[in-house]
Amino acid sequence: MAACDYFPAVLLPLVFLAITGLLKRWKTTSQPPYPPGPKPRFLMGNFHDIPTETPWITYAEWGNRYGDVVHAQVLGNHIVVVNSVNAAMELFEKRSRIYSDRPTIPMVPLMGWDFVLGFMPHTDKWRQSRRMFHQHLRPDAIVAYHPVQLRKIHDLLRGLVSTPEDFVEHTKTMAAAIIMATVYGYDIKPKEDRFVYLAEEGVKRLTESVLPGGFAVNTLPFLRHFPSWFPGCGFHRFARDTFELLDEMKNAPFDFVRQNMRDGVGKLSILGELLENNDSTQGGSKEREDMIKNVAAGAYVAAADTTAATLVVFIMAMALNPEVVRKAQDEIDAVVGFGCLPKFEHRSALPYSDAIFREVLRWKPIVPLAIPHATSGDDIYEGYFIPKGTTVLANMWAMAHNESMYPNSDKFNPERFLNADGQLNADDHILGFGFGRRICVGRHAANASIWAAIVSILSVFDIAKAKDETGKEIEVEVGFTDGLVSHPKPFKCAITPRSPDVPGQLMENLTVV
Ligand code: HEM
Repeated sequence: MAACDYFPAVLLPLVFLAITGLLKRWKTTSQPPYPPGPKPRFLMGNFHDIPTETPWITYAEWGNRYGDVVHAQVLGNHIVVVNSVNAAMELFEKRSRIYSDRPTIPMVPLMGWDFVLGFMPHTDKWRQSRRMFHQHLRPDAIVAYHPVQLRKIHDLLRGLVSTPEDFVEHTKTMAAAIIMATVYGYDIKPKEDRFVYLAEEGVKRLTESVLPGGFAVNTLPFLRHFPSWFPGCGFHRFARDTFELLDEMKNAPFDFVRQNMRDGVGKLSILGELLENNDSTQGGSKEREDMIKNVAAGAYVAAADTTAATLVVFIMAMALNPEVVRKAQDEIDAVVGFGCLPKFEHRSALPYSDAIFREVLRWKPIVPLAIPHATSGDDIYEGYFIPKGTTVLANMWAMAHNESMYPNSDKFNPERFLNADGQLNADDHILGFGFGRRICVGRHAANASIWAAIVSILSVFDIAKAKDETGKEIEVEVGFTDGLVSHPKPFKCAITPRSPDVPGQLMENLTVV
């Protein structure tokens, strides 16, 4: 959409902003200063300084110039970027009462996406929904899902045997299959699955519309009161269509589980358990049933894309680091045995593989700025004023690439998580899962799926750079997309079975868990 389309809708409010900006400035002269940051311009603030490409890198540079906590202002809205672990612990953990809200993104409720836990404000409804998630995703609860995770990972291995070049698609299918099976007890079809289509399309629309520049209404919220024929207000139609899509996305798998419960069939599933509990202890409360439906639908959004993107980062890192592949395979062969598949029971005896897992999430955190937090009250940090309603970004990329904590931080090096005796060191806080009360509630499930996929893939396959027709290695371009979830840009690599017997073995033995 051209910027001039917004013009009529933008002019009047800018005048309004100018007046309120002046009033605010007059009111705040007695307050402590905002944290340091790039100098704002009159009226537009730092509008032109906010990067649209790899913002986490620009914000890290701001961190080097201005300090761990950087302030910017866009059209009167405050943004604070937190660039160090210490500041993140102080604000998100110790002051979690203030730093656990989420900013309102106008397109989210307009499309009907506000049922998702990650976007909910810090309210009682969020607390109840989070409790439901936690009940089924805490470390002791997820053990029940290990067999399903392994089953879907073994499907991934089969996919890699038949069409290794489609590794990105296979990781996506695996991630979708695990979440659909655990949440709904539903086994997705290998291709063109309706439930997966609905969820993917919904997530795509969500990602498109929350990005800066996605829709004018996100920057100028009053536009939501303007009719859809008004220039710049085409978002109304997009929001209506998405609303209908989400309705089907929530209801179709829910009806599937309800029907299974009525027929007395179906497998262990998070939704099934939550509904059974609701029916038996809450008298089948409709309000709670709706909350359960929302929790289930929200899980896909948070789980599928993140898990798949992380596995592709792992494959990229392996293609670039053959010595890491070899070391991991030596460890797996010694503990599990060549030709056998690892299980969760082997994990404690495979520290090097666990170090790879930690390093994958450090090297490239795929949600580099976490989900934006917001302050629900005014605060003073080290003498600087952070007002209520500030959007607070945790720059996890900057933290994971802090040279004093992780020297030579661009290098993929699992050894940084090992002691001299080869055992895992104490650095087990995975920064990529965020902070405080809003820390990723699915992190234990993600940890299990990703670790198991890593060791399973390495036990069966070699991963290396691909070669062209002349036998020359094709370089792996290390690049990442922008957006809430940042995916590796397309690259080529060679994923080949370690032994000619493997494909046959895989086909025969893999379902045994
Ligand atoms: C590698 C995989 C994953 C990564 C890197 C990841 C990362 C994150 C991050 C950075 C946040 C925001 C934390 C913050 O605001 O400080 C988050 C929130 C969340 N994640 Fe994950 N996640 C992953 C997998 C999962 C899975 C498998 C699930 C569910 C089964 C899940 C469920 C959630 C939910 C529900 C939230 C919102 C929490 C809230 O706002 O209270 N995530 N995740």
